[in-house]
Amino acid sequence: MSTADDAANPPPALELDRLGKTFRDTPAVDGVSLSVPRGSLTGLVGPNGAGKTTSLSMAVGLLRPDSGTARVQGVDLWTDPIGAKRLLGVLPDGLSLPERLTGGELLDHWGRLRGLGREVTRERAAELLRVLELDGPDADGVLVAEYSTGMRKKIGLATALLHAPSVLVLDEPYEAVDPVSARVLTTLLRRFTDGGGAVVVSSHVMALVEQLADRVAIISGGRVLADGTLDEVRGDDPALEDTFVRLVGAREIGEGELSWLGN
Ligand SMILES: Nc1ncnc2c1ncn2[C@@H]1O[C@H](COP(=O)(O)OP(=O)(O)OP(=O)(O)O)[C@@H](O)[C@H]1O
Repeated sequence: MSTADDAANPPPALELDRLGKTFRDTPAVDGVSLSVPRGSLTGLVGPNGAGKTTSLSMAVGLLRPDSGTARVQGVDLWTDPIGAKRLLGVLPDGLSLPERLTGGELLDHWGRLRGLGREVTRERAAELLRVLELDGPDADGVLVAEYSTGMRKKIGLATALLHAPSVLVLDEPYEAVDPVSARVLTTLLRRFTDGGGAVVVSSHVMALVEQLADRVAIISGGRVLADGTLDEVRGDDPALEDTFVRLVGAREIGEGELSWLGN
């Protein structure tokens, strides 16, 4: 039951509480807690194999955690998955798409799955395809199977946005996307957060996170090493990359290593 107190203090957009997941006796995610405020964009960064995708998969209900909880605007993902997923727009890692459809057909199909009316779906799909530049001569009537890597990413984003979610969780949304489309995506995400929506974006590109995010979480070895506003996490470091390397540890190539290269 909601109370006046709930209305004054609405729950965070996304709240992960001590999420844990072990694969073959090795913890991939080891007690990840994260609170994502409404109207904010959080950048999730970490080295390869840090547990970002596993954490995000549990955060959006694609992977069942061994322990811990995930809540979207206070709605628990595992006790009320339909209610929670209605609020979520997700771009997962390694998205699989129906390959024998065109982008337009895919969005039409997706809209129906999401329970949107035919007309609303058609209008939103046309707008998304136009904004994401998937309606030009190179894309019109082209099957998803024939899409380039960047086009696949963009149609995946369109599916994440179609039902007008409140919280976006995007795994590497800028990967393989050209600079013009990247700018469009940034504008779109800014508009989304300005309107009160919350976004979590994982990325390996520190400069992008610095430019885009107002909050950052650094994750390594399945744990959150730092989390807060960009300024809080960076502290006295000149750039986020310095904080990242300081916390995660640098890896140098030794004198004798790879000496067979370039001879
Ligand atoms: N399905 C799985 N089965 C076994 N191990 C897995 C599985 N998924 C992930 N892992 C392991 O869990 C750890 C975390 O992987 P995860 O994909 O979450 O990392 P990541 O931070 O997203 O990495 P990257 O930046 O390389 O995408 C890795 O050691 C990985 O090998």
